[in-house]
Amino acid sequence: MRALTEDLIPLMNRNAFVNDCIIDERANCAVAEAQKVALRAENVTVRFGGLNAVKNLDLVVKSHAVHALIGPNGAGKSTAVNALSGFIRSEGTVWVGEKTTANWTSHSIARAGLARTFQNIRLFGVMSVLETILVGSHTRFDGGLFSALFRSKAAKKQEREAVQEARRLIEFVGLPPEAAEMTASALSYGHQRRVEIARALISRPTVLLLDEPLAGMNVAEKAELSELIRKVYRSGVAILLIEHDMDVIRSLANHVTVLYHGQKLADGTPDEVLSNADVQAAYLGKGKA
Ligand SMILES: Nc1ncnc2c1ncn2[C@@H]1O[C@H](COP(=O)(O)OP(=O)(O)OP(=O)(O)O)[C@@H](O)[C@H]1O
Repeated sequence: MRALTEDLIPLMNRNAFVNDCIIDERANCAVAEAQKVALRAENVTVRFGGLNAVKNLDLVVKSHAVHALIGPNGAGKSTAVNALSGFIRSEGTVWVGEKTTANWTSHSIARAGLARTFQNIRLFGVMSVLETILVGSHTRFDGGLFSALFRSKAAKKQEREAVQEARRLIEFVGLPPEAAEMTASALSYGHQRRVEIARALISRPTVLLLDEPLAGMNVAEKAELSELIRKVYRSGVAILLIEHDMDVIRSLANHVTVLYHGQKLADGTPDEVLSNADVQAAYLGKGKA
């Protein structure tokens, strides 16, 4: 056995505070932070009549991850995301951070720190961009009936702060300031996607689920939105991303889970997963017959 030499002691000390994050050593605390789990699913199953759209799915999305969820059409990706975010009922257990959210409403899950966008953009045609983004802030506030009726000072202050934050987010997602007063549906497709992301971010999520945010975009638009996704991830929000474009996966994701017929087929780094023969056979249509 190796003797306990002086060069090993600092390493042991480091491990002690990487685990507990008790010493103010930013770099090491960042390591511990990155190991935290933002979202965990255990044994999640969704049935539509006789169809098992998702079967016994186990998934761990770490904090500070861009975690891609891939698989052929009909593999169960959107169903899985709908189950994790409480938009459809599922069996199994889901945690957002430390909170078990199984059978919670989508609103309560959003309050626990999970935000999402949809495969088909869901914006409100008649609302301005600012109003649309503010809709996402309601999960954060406990105004209640009293505030709504009498508009207490505290509620007015919250409203002012939310408007300021919405304007900051308009800038953060790369929209011009004048977009705030425009009707969301009058914006280009790419800009509508940005509004959706801003609406999700105003709830201050710890994890953001993006269901094919790049679908229907050309190469340049994809590159621009990928840059925004990277920016969101760098701001400390874990991302679970459904995406079909392998170049995007390679450039954005640091972890990939593959679904096939509702079940997990592979899980690992993009290189590990995309070179896996079973994945190539099932998803890319090459390799094993
Ligand atoms: N509401 C529903 N009722 C019945 N079956 C459904 C429903 N939603 C999805 N399905 C079925 O569940 C399976 C998984 O669909 P899902 O949309 O989750 O796949 P996906 O991997 O997201 O596909 P895509 O990449 O095409 O979006 C499919 O067979 C689909 O037809």
